Amino acid sequence: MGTTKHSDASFLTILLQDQIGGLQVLYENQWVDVPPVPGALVVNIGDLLQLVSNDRFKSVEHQVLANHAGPRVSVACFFTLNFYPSTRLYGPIKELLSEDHPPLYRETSLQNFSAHYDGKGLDGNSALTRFKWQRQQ
Ligand SMILES: O=C(O)CCC(=O)C(=O)O
Ligand SMILES: [Fe+2]
Repeated sequence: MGTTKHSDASFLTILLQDQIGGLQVLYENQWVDVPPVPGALVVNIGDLLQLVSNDRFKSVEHQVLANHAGPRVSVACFFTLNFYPSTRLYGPIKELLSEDHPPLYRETSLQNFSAHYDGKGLDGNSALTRFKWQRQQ
């Protein structure tokens, strides 16, 4: 199964790919293959880590090409908490903010973030845009 271009809603995602491959990450505007390495895990930064780190960590855009080399199995483990009912708000970590580093995102509950992410679908646009402060230059 392939996927269109997206970044994950999680804080981190850990992936175990089989030997078929097909995962690509967008790096400097180029799609780069992530070759399967036996026994290796792929760790991807997700949108929520980008939000709480105020862009110090950037979520990685990736896609999976469905080729015809056979059935492909991958195991994805998404590190997030949105399945636990909580009204806790997540925003840029205060210690990372200063006059030179103002908050780039509004606070959001994880439920609200994932509802927006899921509602939007994998349309190629970042779910983070909705939570960005609009600043006047
Ligand atoms: O199948 C993969 O290797 C990645 C799948 C993926 O990007 C996802 O489930 O978010
Ligand atoms: Fe993904």
